[in-house]
Amino acid sequence: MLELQSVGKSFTAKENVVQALDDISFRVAEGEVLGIVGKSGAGKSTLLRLLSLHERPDSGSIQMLDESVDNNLSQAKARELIQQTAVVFQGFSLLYNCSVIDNVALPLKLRGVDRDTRLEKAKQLLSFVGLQDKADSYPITLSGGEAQRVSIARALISDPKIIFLDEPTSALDSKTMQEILDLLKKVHRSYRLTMVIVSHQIDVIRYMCDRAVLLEQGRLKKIGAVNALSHFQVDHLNELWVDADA
Ligand SMILES: Nc1ncnc2c1ncn2[C@@H]1O[C@H](COP(=O)(O)OP(=O)(O)OP(=O)(O)O)[C@@H](O)[C@H]1O
Repeated sequence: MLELQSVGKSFTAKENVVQALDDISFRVAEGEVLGIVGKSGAGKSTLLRLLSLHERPDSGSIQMLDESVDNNLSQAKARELIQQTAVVFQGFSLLYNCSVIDNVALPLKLRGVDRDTRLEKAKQLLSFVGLQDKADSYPITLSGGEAQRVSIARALISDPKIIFLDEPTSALDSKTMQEILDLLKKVHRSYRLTMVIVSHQIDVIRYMCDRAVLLEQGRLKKIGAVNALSHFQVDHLNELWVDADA
């Protein structure tokens, strides 16, 4: 489904080179829910941008849905791959001048799907995420949890095979966080998607994921089953994570 081989990525800022990721290799199986954890600056978001094809690695290779993602990948092929994925962000990324239903339908609009078809599908998805009554509301009137439900519905509308989630609950209080996690579990159960979740909240990773990758200063420190994570503090994660099969 998704495989990285010795992936590296660096950035140059004010003449300093930052090695954001170095020699990262792992595989995500079809239908798996994989977590990415690590302290601030460990390289989690960079890794998610590479996996979601929003950036290319400097070195190594990425294999996605049986395609090699490298600098020879045509724009058209890259677009085709990106269209089989979706990203859910911490900040929801909704268009504030569009109604909720138009936000959900947007990916289909961008693909030229006719209005009736896309609104019908958006309506079904709003019902799936429990927001059927909010179709004509505007994002400004939504709570954080509702806004995240809208962005999850929007992610699902193009029938992606993989969903990438970047800190999907860190802007939410604990009750709302649990509701969103339960919705994401329902998404996984209903759609049998592959999911990759970046979070600094270890309890989120434990609740959602089969396995997790621990990054430390751009390197893959560990990969293993989340039931081998015995505590919730990311600061001590490395010491607390019992070695598990990769
Ligand atoms: N566009 C960029 N230009 C320069 N440096 C960057 C860029 N993107 C990331 N970095 C650097 O790469 C490193 C990894 O950043 P990244 O955002 O991936 O970490 P993170 O684990 O997601 O952190 P956080 O949890 O704080 O979001 C950091 O040192 C960061 O400053």
